[in-house]
Amino acid sequence: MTDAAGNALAEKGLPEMKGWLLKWTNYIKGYQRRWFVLSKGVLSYYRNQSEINHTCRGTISLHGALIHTVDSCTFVISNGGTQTFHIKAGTEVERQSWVTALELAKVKAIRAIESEEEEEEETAQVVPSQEISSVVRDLTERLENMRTCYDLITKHGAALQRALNDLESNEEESLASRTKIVNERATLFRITSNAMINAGNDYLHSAEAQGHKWSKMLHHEREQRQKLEEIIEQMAKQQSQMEQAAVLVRQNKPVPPMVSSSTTMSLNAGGSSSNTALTSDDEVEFFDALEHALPGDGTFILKLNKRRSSSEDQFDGQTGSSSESDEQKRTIKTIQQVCLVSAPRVASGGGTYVDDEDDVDRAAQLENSESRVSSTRSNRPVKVRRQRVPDKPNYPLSLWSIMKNCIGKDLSKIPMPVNFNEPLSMLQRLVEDYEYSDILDQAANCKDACEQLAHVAAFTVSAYATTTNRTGKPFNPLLGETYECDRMDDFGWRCLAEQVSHHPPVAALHCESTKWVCWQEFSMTSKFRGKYVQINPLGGAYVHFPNSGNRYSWHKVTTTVNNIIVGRLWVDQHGEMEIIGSHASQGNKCILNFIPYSYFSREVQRSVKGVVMNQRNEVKWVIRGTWDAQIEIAPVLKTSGTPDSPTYTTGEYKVAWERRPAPADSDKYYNFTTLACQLNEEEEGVAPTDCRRRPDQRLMEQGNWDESNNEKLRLEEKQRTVRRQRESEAEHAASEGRPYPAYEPMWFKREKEEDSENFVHVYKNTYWEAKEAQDWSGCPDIY
Ligand SMILES: CC(C)CCC[C@@H](C)[C@H]1CC[C@H]2[C@@H]3CC=C4C[C@@H](O)CC[C@]4(C)[C@H]3CC[C@]12C
Repeated sequence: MTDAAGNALAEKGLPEMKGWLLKWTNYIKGYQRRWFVLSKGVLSYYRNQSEINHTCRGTISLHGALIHTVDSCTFVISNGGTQTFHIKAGTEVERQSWVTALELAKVKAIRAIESEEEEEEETAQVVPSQEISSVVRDLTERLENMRTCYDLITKHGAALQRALNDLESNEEESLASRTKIVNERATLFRITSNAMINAGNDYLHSAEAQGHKWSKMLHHEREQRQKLEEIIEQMAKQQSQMEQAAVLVRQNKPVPPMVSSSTTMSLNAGGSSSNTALTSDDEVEFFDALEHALPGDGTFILKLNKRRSSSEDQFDGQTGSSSESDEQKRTIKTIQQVCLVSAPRVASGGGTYVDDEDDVDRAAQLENSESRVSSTRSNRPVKVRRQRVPDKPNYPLSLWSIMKNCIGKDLSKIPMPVNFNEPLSMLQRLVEDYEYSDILDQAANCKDACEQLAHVAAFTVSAYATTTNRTGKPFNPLLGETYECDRMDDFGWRCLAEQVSHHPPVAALHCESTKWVCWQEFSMTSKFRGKYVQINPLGGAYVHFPNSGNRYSWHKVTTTVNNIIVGRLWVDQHGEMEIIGSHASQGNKCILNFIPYSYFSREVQRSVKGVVMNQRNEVKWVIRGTWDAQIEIAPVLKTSGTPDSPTYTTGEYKVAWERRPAPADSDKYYNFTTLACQLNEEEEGVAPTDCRRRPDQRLMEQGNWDESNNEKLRLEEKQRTVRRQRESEAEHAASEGRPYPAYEPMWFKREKEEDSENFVHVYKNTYWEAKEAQDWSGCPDIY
């Protein structure tokens, strides 16, 4: 937040507070005493008071912060993703007064920012204030002149009146002198009247001139804006033509097979995903390497940037504002290592993979998605589900026309009609991550933890398959909205999701099967940059295998939606994903790189490459493929070469994930998979907050977009009213020093993760029992 905005917030009466508190640093240093300052809607801390003016050690903006009390003296504040402070106060009273002040600051910060946004919109069309004041001054002066004239006219008018009366009645003076007085006064009256007319004309002229000037300026500005819009559109069109031309050029010159089977990988895990893009340097190196080193037998090069262990920096990747983590970042060593991975044609037979008897036959699975249904899953009969949703109606509307006034904004702040939606809520969309849950079933059977991790990697990649041609925007869930998806009968898992926070919007999800449990927290930031929207997902995803006790966590990569202005919308996935083992699989990790789409690269597009490493940082498995089609994995059989430039010889690659073909005609219904079609199918007995009951979404699915748009506005307004109510209650309570209970989700509870200072929403394990009993007491009324 800028200083100016900060000051504006301070003026709006934000609470201020400072004092010593204990802040958790890490397991070596434990709690450390820090000087905390709450000011201008931001909580900052320093080593001591003398640092205040120069060295801030970390900050959290209260707008969108989550505040939680842990025990009588401890509380945690986080911004929902990148920053978490674990804080201990001296006494319970002290803790409460901090929590109260922070809650109050949060409410005010949200309100201040919202009203700023409104003001911004209002003032956007207004002229510079200096000009206005000079115009106003000028007009006031002229008005003042008119008033003076009026006073004089009244005065002279009265005098003339008196003189006229005297003309008739006053016999004392001669008629001649009386007439003279009348004449004199009449002249004065005429003069002042003339002056009045002149002043009036002056006023009119200058008002007219100003009005003319303003309308000319307005016209000019409008023209300018239109021109800029045209230029942007033109540029977008040219770029898309160039891109198409580039593709053609590539097709005219067929790429030699040796080159196409070779790939470069840049695993520069610098923390932020933006630096994973292939630079021209990378490409130069790539072609050099080809000439000098490649035997041309399915060999590929990995470029690894070796650095400190990833678990240490897991949570400071995007902090930016904390100088403590900046210090740490500087210590990252980036030693580059070029490794050759070669796959001999002869199968190695070195794997430890065990096939499970009740695993589904892959080939059959591909032919018919229905054959995924396995009778051994549960003793319940398999439910008959619908195979498709109604076709998407064709009501054309230009996306650019809606979005062009919102460049730079967060996607969630752009009011969009349902015309650009798909008939699913984000909660349902997240459940599609489990479309290829059979990979997890296989992973659960792996005896070797590194091999298991390679399968988990294939699973995380499979979640992106649906994004290839799905460009509809899922509905933003309302606070308290839930979604249950019970696929025990056919896929062997059931899942519950809930929108657990509104500021920032966070969804929590829990999915259980007999062999694994998955959970995730999902939130995102997004920026609309004109030609494209970039989406940065926040929150962790986890899988736990109860049999082995192995657990893995990862973060999602960046999604970009391109061609907002012109052409077909298309989605790209890019960035680095680290899958980190914990508990029984502590120390193992997998690094996956989603390589950004490039029209000027000769490589396979949408490719994903990675390696699995064991506790000793030895590369054990290699992963390759694309996120829209398939992932192959191979074990490393032999490591040779020098430590700085090792060569890994791999065994045969096996397919760990292959995408199922899209159902016929799915292009008519939002490019949904069969699973996607079934997500919003009406079902008896689900919670009253379940997305399936959301009226706007249902209307949209049925093609009644006008009614759906109306309902959407109504629901959003209803949610806003409830939120305002809560905010004013919180404020009231805070001003009286009373604690005000934070919003509590229905089916999840925020808890500290074991072995970390992170907080996650943990499933309370009460949903399915409540469903059994049809006891929905406590569910909010959100529709
Ligand atoms: C209409 C335009 C302007 C915007 C449309 C944006 C849509 C296509 C974007 C917005 C948020 C995106 C989602 C963000 C996060 C995830 C989780 C991941 O595990 C699978 C992909 C998935 C589910 C993305 C799919 C594409 C997505 C739904």
